[in-house]
Amino acid sequence: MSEVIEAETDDFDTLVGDAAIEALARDGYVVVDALFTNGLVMGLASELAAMEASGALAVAAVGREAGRRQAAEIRRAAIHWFDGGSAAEQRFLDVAEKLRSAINRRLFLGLFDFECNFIAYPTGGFYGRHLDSLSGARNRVVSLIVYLDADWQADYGGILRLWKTNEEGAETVEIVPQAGRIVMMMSEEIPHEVLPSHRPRHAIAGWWRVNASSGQRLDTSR
Ligand SMILES: O=C(O)CCC(=O)C(=O)O
Ligand SMILES: [Fe+2]
Repeated sequence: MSEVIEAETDDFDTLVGDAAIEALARDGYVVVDALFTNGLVMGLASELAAMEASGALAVAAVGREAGRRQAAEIRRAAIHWFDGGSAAEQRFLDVAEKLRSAINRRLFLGLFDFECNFIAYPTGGFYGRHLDSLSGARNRVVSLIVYLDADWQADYGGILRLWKTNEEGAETVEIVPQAGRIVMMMSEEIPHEVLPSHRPRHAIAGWWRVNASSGQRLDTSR
């Protein structure tokens, strides 16, 4: 990995502002550690564990609207879309909102709203190579991934591999999904995959979107 930026908690204007967002603009992705407090990461992890235990997660699909399908050969994971209904979700959304305004302030992307889901990969779970922005619809612009598993070791698998560009032969970067680590990337530019995980693996993935509504057609989330 080229660079992991160590943030101080909630330090958006200095570290995240100047280093991480610049790296995101320059490289198309950035890895930031310690932006979220341990307490928040643990709160989100235990909320996801409770959802798993109560059967609240749904098998993850790929694609959107007409192209949407469950494709076990591409992705094996279960998800739950945020409803903002818990204190941990609210705190997460507050951090995401600060990031959104910091990114807009520096990169003028006009990020407009945010959608996100909890993801639980079972043992053997994975997500094949993909781009997060779907079929050229310029709606998902920046992706945010946050990892929730404490003490993750590289030999547990579940590595996030990303390609520095969407061109043939592009260099790859491998990111260990450590608790509290976040990855931001340009949704239309950075292909990525989750390698098979040898343990249950937990994350949150979210996307800042621009308002792609046109005419009478409302651009709904998901
Ligand atoms: O779990 C991860 O590391 C990445 C998830 C992802 O790429 C996605 O949900 O689009
Ligand atoms: Fe993705």
